Amino acid sequence: MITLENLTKSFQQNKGSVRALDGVSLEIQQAAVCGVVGPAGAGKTTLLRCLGLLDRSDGGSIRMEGAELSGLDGRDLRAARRRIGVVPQGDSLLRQRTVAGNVALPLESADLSASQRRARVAELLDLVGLTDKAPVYPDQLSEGQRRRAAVAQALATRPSVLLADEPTAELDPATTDAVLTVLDRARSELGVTILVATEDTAVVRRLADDVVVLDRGNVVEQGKVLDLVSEPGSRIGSALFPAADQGRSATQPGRGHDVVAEVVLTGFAAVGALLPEASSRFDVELSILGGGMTRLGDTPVAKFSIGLSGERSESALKWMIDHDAQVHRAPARVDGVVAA
Ligand SMILES: Nc1ncnc2c1ncn2[C@@H]1O[C@H](COP(=O)(O)OP(=O)(O)OP(=O)(O)O)[C@@H](O)[C@H]1O
Repeated sequence: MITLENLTKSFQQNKGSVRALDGVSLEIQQAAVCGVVGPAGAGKTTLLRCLGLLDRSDGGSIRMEGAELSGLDGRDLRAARRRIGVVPQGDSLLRQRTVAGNVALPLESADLSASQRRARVAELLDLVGLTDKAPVYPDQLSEGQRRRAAVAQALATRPSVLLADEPTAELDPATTDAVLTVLDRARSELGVTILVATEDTAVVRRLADDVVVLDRGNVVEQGKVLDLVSEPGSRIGSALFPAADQGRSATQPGRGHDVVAEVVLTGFAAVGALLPEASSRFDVELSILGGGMTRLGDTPVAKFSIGLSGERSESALKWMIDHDAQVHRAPARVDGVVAA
């Protein structure tokens, strides 16, 4: 587990001091993927650089499996850095080295024989699907292949944590998918804990168990992605469901509906069957007023605004809640007007 407590970091700029991290506290479980999201300048890169022990924080604590890492120096710092792989933003491979040579780079100071080193590089190239590119130079690779090679390099020392800074920035969807597949494999096959800084909600949707939203150096939201999607007012929850948001006006009670609510359904069975079953079981008319479906990792999730009409509408809603639907009622209606 990684625990950050009250991490602070400021930079001096011409216009004065900028607080890039303003007391960031987080907990990330072993082998989880945590998306670090937020607008440009929010502090994502600074957070990853401090956690990767590439920059020193001004204050606060970084603990990994109980051991304090902030404030380390010399040999201890170098040893701690080997436990944390970093995929920096943009191009990080050396042009004059082959792909295999780049992946082997972090192993040069490791206590490994030449054959152990070759075996490690081969294993990592296999993991990222670049075995046939071992003798090739970075300029001969596509952008997506270069990013995957950078992931292999970051995993060379068998770190328990991998930090990836905007690994899919400016990639097309198919290439993004290939890079995310590699990160997912690193988590599932190597048990690596991953923090991925991104402005791309597709990365969170596809990969993240947890998410942290940063804004001007502050954590403004954090939690499990599956919990945040059903939390009213969650910024990341809304960002993951653009379709549901477009239907938001439809969550206001409309004429002819006895009950209007926003319902979040998780899992194949719920998404496929819960609404029609509630409707038939309680003999209520159920209209979908807005919303949409998405996939979070392998889990289908739907967020719908629904209107229910019929005497047993309240019972139908209660039954949905009893069957693990997350339900948020629209404000009560007063003479056809939404109450404040
Ligand atoms: N080396 C530095 N020197 C001065 N200011 C810096 C430095 N690094 C970051 N900052 C400032 O710290 C703040 C946070 O920057 P950071 O790069 O961590 O944000 P970010 O969320 O990663 O944004 P981006 O997506 O643009 O990289 C910004 O105001 C930035 O200008």
